[in-house]
Amino acid sequence: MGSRYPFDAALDAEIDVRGAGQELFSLASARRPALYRGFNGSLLAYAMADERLLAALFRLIDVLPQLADSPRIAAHLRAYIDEAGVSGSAGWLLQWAARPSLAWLVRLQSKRLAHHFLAEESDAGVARAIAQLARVPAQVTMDAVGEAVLTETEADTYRERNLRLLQRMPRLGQNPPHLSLKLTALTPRFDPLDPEGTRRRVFARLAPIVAAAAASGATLSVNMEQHELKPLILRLFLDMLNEWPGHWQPAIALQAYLPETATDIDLLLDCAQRHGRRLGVRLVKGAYWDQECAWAAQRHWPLPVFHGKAETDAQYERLTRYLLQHADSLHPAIASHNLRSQAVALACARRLKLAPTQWEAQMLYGMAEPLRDAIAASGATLRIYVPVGNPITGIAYLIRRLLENTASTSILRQTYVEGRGFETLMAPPPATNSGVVKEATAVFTNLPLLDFSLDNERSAFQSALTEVRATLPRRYALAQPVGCNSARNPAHPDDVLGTVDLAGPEHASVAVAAANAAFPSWRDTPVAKRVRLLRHAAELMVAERRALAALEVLEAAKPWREADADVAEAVDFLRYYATQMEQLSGWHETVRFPGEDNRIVYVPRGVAVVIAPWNFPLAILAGMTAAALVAGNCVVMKPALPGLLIAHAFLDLLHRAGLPADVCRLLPGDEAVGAALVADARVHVIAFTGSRRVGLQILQSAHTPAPGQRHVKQVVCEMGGKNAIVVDEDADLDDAVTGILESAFGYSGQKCSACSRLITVGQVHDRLLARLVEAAATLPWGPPEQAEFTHGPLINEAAQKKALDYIEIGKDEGRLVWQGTVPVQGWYAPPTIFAGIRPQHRLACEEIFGPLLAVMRAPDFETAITMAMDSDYALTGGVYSRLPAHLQMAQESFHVGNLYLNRKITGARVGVHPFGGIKLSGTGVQAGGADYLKQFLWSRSMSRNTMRHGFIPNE
Ligand SMILES: NC(=O)c1ccc[n+]([C@@H]2O[C@H](COP(=O)([O-])OP(=O)(O)OC[C@H]3O[C@@H](n4cnc5c(N)ncnc54)[C@H](O)[C@@H]3O)[C@@H](O)[C@H]2O)c1
Ligand SMILES: N[C@@H](CCC=O)C(=O)O
Repeated sequence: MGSRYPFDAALDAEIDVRGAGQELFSLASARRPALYRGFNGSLLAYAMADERLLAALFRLIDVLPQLADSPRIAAHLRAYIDEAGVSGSAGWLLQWAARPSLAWLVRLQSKRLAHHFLAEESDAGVARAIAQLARVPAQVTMDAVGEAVLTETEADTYRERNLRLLQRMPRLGQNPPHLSLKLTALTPRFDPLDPEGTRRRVFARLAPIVAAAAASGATLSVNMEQHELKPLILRLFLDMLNEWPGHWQPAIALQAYLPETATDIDLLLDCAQRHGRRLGVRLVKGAYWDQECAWAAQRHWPLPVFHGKAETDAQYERLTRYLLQHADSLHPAIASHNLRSQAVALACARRLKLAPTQWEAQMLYGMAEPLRDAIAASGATLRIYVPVGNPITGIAYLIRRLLENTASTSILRQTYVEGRGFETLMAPPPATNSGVVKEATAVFTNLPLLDFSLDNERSAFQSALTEVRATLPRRYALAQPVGCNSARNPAHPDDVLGTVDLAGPEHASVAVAAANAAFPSWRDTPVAKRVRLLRHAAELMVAERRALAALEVLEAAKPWREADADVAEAVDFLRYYATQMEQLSGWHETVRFPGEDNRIVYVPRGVAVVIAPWNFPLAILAGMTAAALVAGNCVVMKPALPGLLIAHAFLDLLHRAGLPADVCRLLPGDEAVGAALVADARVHVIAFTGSRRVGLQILQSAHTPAPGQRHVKQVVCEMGGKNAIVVDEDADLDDAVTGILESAFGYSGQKCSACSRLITVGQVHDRLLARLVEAAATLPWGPPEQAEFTHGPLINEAAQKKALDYIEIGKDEGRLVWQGTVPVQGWYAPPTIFAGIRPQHRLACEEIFGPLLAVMRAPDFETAITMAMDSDYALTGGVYSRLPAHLQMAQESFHVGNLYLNRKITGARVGVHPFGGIKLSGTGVQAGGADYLKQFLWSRSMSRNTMRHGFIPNE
């Protein structure tokens, strides 16, 4: 477990635990919790018998607060029931209930359900909860629950709600008050990449809360959230102790499902001893298990939680004993609804002869009341965690509680629904301690992104920036150059990072000749060797990933996360295409055909020209180049002018990996060089990614045979986008706002996948826009070299001018609803949102490639999809909706290369989301997908007659 302190296993014998368990069980098993009784009880019992019905119920509860009227409620209910495929009498009954005239009943019932777990946020509501709990008797801690905090106003509201609770509680007999706080709700920008800034922002709102708490001696108990945020939450908690030594009582929640929690307890113990202050520790099992598992799997990060519930339960018992053993320095709050967990705490506390003031049991409002009463009767101090809010803002909380009550692994369900007996409920969890999940072995997995929540990762990246700076300015010379390009830092244009000599069309001819000469030997190099070489290059790239990303921060103005993602994507391309080539190599049988041996083989085409854009300066260049090379073609790379230092770093890496110099050459030059390469008769493949204008020119030129050309050139062509996100009336706005902002303003809108049109359906327009605008105002714009700036300048002066021109056009065409502020120095354009844009407007049709968002209105969902499709481009598209029929309609009719439902529309990952557009966005075979590599190969088939005089040997 990594803790310095040994656990005293003899603190309570199993016999004591069983004794305490028996005492609680005999009181608690006599009746059922209120949730499982009455109409709600029958409904839940019904739902628990059928997982699909349960899921349908959760989905309805999730969306209900967004549904404005009865027909919509009925439509959603019907859709969820249909999708769940509930049949028989239950299906019939539910279909009957899913009618507008009964929508009031649905609302009423879910309100009742909500109030079962939440106290209403009014004097009367809070008083009712306190009075009800006083009869138990139990103390309370109150928690202002709500939706995600995305705006400063929402964070202000959260602060005010907490201040009101601190005033309200003593008046209602809770003196001193006890409050549970979510630090992430005190700022819309809680970012581990910016710990200092986050601290400033959180502390600014925390100061009055702590002052009010100190005035009444209140406890402020900090909630723990997802694992990625834990280091920062813990650090802020410790900082709170230094900053405000006054008379408030500090406490924090720790999660037993994290294997490292014992070490965190040690940290708190040290701190308590240093400050001479008892610190509260609320020990929970952990509420985000599914999410942690999914996130870890998606990012290929180590699983931060125990794999099995039994391991969590076992660690919970160990940590309970550990905390109680240190009740002189810490104030343990054992928060669980599990009979055995509470019995362990009770037995251990008794063995240690702890007074009821030295520790407490905690439970949630509305949960397991019989056990609650039994604990109160045992003489232990009991505190009930009371969420305060309304059913709309508290929906996420409500869903978590319902899950906890209904999951098949839920101890509440097992105890009160399935009626498991004492022996089962008290069985000790197996004391395994692996905490490790074996990952499924996949042929290809994405390179995990860096975890910037870790101190060492941030400082390693900072060091890489310093080291890369020390190598600047770089100089790349060329014999008889036609010019010279200065690489400048877009955030500080006077900062020259290097100079690169430029090639002209004559150099293009020489480069193609050299590649052509190198082709036979590269073509005949065994596939296994080419694959090995690419994999070696990927390894070098991984080893140097921070330096490469740091160079992108400086040269391409990529914020840290974006720079890291670009390098990781480049590594992915190298590995993915290497794997694909292994699968394609050799002769493959086509279809069994008696009397014939029919096979197909893929062979390299010849010289490939790779023409790349600047906006993913490593990933796109490396992706196209890797595909061409591993397939056996020789390559002439022609990157865009911005990004030449990165292109040179890539070339250097390929050569260090062992690639012969003439197999891959770099030609730094402008469009004349690109055009010369495309027109060269000796070129077989042109892999282009860039604008539509250039892409179409290339297609035309490449398909016009040059003198002496005896083959058709293959053109792989990825072009621009004018991507739309449609937001339906029932969309989850917490998700939609976050996804739209990431898609529209990530890398300052300079992604072909970026969202530049937002289409709102029906009545959602004003609500969404109000929140979007306020949330947009929280994004920090500044030099990406400083980690806290997640948004930076545009790539160059021309891009800046283009964006500024479109802002003027937007002012004529629509209504400017919001504009952010950006630094004066550097090639910035202010992020801007226009409303009132119509389909014929330039803002709705033209690719801008900057931080501009055009908002359009559609009366209904179908029209919204039609509007989204009304574009020459069809690259990415997104829909936020919770109506299955609408999601289905989008899936079938929203024809774009990459459709994203209920998530952002940028950030495709190699292999997972094959990427590329249709219509005038591209030639339609997606990068990072199974079909891509074949574009760099000819396929040849061979058919051999195997019949000899009626005899077929070896068939
Ligand atoms: N679909 C995708 O996967 C994808 C990915 C990234 C960028 N893009 C698009 O790229 C554009 C932004 O990149 P950009 O500004 O570098 O694009 P661009 O079209 O201006 O330039 C792309 C490359 O083409 C070269 N080039 C320019 N004129 C040429 C010509 N006549 N013949 C041959 N080569 C020529 C450039 O020097 C550069 O290397 C946007 O439109 C964006 O949507 C598309
Ligand atoms: N593949 C990238 C976009 C590349 C274009 O610029 C994404 O999915 O966001």
